[in-house]
Amino acid sequence: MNRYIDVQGAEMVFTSAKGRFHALHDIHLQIAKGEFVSLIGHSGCGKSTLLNLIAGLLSPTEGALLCDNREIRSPGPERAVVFQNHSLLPWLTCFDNVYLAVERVFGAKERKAQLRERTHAALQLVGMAAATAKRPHEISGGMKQRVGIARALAMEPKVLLMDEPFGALDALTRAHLQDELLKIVARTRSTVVMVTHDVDEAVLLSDRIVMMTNGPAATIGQVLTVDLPRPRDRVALAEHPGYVACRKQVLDFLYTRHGQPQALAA
Ligand SMILES: Nc1ncnc2c1ncn2[C@@H]1O[C@H](COP(=O)(O)OP(=O)(O)OP(=O)(O)O)[C@@H](O)[C@H]1O
Repeated sequence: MNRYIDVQGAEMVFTSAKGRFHALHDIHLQIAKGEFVSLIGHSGCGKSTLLNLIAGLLSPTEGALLCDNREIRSPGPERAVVFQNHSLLPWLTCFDNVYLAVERVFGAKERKAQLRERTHAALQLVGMAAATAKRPHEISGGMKQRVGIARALAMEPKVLLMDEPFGALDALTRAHLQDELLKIVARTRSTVVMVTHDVDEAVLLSDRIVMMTNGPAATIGQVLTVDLPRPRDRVALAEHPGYVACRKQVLDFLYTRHGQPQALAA
């Protein structure tokens, strides 16, 4: 397998006024170009920490992380992040929110007309062409999240990093955006790493599901390959024996073998 993203023995120890906290231990993970990988585990196990290490927003205490054979030392436009709460700038229109990111990445070598074209194309890709002139407070949560995804995609990142991108949305909007994401990723062939709590979301979208043990010193407990044909259709899959089997394996890992930590279960 090619090692497009290569996490080599990463450890993460946070040091704060309260003391030291060993969040991640001995994380080894290789992700191939074009792969869709989900990180799943109970709350507080370190999923976001691992994603932030790949984003370059955090540096590991030990070990190394590589993207395309280069060490990840800081955030970079080749690794765009989509957060749970869209993080759009409230005073800018949807268009300008995306344009700002496009300008940062391509502004030095492209004309304004090309930058505008890229911005329009990204908004079109997520079905938001009609809302370009609206500000974030004028659109729904699902629409804001789409603009956040458009902003990330417009940067043409090599890797799309998503931290519970649909976590704050109602079930129907969530299902709709998952379907859209499936289509977009099929078109762009992006490499995606997504944090989720949702077992069905993980099985529907992923090529592999990385299951994390509970912390402290959380590590990768099991990696499941989701060998289901694409394109995937949520209704058809619901009764697919392979889908049911994958779902069962993840549920078994999360609730039988690595139950919710006591402090959270109480
Ligand atoms: N900056 C920090 N300083 C100290 N501890 C931290 C810091 N960031 C995260 N932690 C701790 O590291 C552990 C992992 O946190 P992280 O946010 O990665 O978990 P998570 O699996 O993404 O959780 P959730 O699913 O609830 O979002 C938690 O116990 C958290 O309290």
